[in-house]
Amino acid sequence: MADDDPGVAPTVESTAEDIAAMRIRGAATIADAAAAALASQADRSEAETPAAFRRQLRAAAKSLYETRPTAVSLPNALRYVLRGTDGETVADLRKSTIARAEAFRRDLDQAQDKLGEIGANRLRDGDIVMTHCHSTDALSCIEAALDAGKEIEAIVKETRPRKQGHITARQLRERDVPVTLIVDNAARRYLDRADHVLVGADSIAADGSVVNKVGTSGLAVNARERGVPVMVAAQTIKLHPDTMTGHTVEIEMRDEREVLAAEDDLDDADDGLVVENPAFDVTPPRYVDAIVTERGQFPPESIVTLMRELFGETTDEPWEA
Ligand SMILES: O=P(O)(O)OC[C@H]1O[C@H](OP(=O)(O)O)[C@H](O)[C@@H]1O
Repeated sequence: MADDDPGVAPTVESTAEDIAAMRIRGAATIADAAAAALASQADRSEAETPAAFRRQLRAAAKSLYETRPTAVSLPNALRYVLRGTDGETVADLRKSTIARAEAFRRDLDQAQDKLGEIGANRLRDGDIVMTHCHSTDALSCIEAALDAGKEIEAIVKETRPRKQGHITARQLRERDVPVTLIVDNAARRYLDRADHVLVGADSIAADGSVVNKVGTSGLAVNARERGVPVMVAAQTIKLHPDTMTGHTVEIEMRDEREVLAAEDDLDDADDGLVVENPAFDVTPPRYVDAIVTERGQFPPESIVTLMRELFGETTDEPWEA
């Protein structure tokens, strides 16, 4: 293989494409897929020297990193795997990378189960939960409550533009949860019936701000006004270490075609029309009652203590080395 050939495995390229196109989506699922892709890169690498192996692995990580900017679980997963790549020979590097990726994926599953058990403690028998978008961490809380024999109902916001609330509705119905699906604009009206708002997160900043699917912040403000507690289910891979040193979280802007379907009157008939499609927004910590992680539940303002413990004060970007 030529020296300037990055040698990125086709499976990594297809995973990167699937993440960018949101065929693979959801912060935890993206992290899992990224770790699996690095393992496959290690497995299929034809590098003949340790230096070439590492170079290819970094190139693979970089191509995955550049797919979506907001969910920090992606760089956190890449960092975790790359830091565990160790050895003096290609065979040892391959082995350690695959083992590290497998450990990451195993921990991810266990963390979600543990988080679910902790979050379920906040849900009482008979509670009605309002959800936004589709979050496997949030669903884990409801599933653990159901497993504990509690009856839970759900009011599921559709979540424009991609209507990912429909995935939540379907998965809850598979567990026989009574579900009321509503359009986003009906949320404030239905808050009067809800005992909790339960959402996931794509990133959590050091000040306890929650970056999640656009619409979360408005929902949280309305919930506060209605006296409904807001619970955020987020494994610790959603904690954004760069925010400890003042970096902000980039909000992904997606294609206008997600907003304007081809059959819409507005379509592209008007060349001057501006359509903006931010995928996420930021909910200030004062509107969040608890962040539930696999390490326990935290008031948002104290999450920085956990971040320091887990990440130290600094981070790096090993794929740029
Ligand atoms: O990790 P889990 O809890 O599954 O998902 C966390 C968050 O990821 C999703 O983003 P997107 O659909 O990838 O844009 C949603 O915003 C969801 O709340």
